[in-house]
Amino acid sequence: MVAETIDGKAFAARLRERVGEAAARFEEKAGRKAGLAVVLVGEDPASQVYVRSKGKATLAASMNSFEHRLEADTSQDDLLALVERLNADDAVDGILVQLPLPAHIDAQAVIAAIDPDKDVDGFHVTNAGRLAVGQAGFVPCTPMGCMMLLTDRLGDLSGLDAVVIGRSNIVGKPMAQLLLDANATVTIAHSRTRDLAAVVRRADIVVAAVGRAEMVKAEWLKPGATVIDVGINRLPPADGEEKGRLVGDVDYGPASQVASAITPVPGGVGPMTIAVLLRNTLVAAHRNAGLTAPEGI
Ligand SMILES: NC(=O)C1=CN([C@@H]2O[C@H](COP(=O)(O)OP(=O)(O)OC[C@H]3O[C@@H](n4cnc5c(N)ncnc54)[C@H](OP(=O)(O)O)[C@@H]3O)[C@@H](O)[C@H]2O)C=CC1
Ligand SMILES: Nc1nc(=O)c2c([nH]1)NC[C@@H]1CN(c3ccc(C(=O)N[C@@H](CCC(=O)O)C(=O)O)cc3)C=[N+]21
Ligand SMILES: [Mg+2]
Repeated sequence: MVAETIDGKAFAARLRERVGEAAARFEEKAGRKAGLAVVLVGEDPASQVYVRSKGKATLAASMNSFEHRLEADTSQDDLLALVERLNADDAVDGILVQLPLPAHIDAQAVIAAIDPDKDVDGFHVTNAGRLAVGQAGFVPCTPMGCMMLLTDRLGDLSGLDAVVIGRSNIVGKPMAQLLLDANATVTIAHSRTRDLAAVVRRADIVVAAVGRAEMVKAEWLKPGATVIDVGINRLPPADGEEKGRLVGDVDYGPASQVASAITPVPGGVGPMTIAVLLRNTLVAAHRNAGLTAPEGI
């Protein structure tokens, strides 16, 4: 079998297009653009790439992008003060504080300071709680993007066996929650899981969110499985390369001979994350302006 490639980049481009059109209608009704504030602390080069591409996508979708780049030695108090200013700023509908933060800053305290109704990342405990009990709130962008790709590909997920590898608050746990809400039978695997290969072998759906390059092997997969690779790992540069290749958590080449569909890295989940972020920001903007958010975006 040769798997179909799930083209997250193209799917995300269509989603951004719809969000951009809805953002233009929002601007007409509200008399202002929707706005996303992105806060980056320190000089982590990978983070800077994300921030830049988020900024570009935001502008292209007819929204304002407010970028705040702070020195790596910024104090937690100064960062909290900035978050408070952004909470109070009516031009700011969504706030994203790029993670990871430097070690001297308590990331949980910073996330807790964000107004839950501007928390377009869906990381605040209020939004995590809303997701856990089935109330409307902001859902983390990466798992939401994965769900869109899965339902587009598979339709109804009812009764399917899904294995999520990884249990972080930003990817694995909310991913498992969304799959459960879609009536999949969900297993969450992690670093203490015994015989990961056997656990993965049961799965109709595999979501890998580990952060280990090409860890998930083709032999682990049930033939015909649908594989969503969240991992973004930079390999060490090979001879003649300036920087190493970007690879996922799944050993893509061999896995694509066993799976029926698989997301590539790059071009899979990553672009979906940004598109959902813009969608969440537009929903936040409607709420902040007292308007009803449009259906179907
Ligand atoms: N495409 C995108 O938009 C995004 C991509 N990412 C990428 O996704 C990956 C995961 O991110 P994130 O969730 O933040 O990472 P974390 O490091 O927070 O979590 C990794 C998880 O993987 C588990 N794990 C580690 N080693 C193993 C192993 N050998 N076997 C099984 N499980 C293991 C850990 O288990 P334990 O809990 O026991 O430690 C943990 O639960 C990274 O590559 C990241 O760059 C992240 C966000 C967005
Ligand atoms: N508060 C917060 N929210 C996040 O959502 C968040 C974060 N912090 N910290 C870092 C991770 C990672 N992340 C990515 C988003 C898009 C791509 C993406 O678009 N990747 C492209 C390739 C990019 C490239 O070539 O470098 C792709 O996979 O095709 C990747 C990774 C969001 N994260
Ligand atoms: Mg996210």
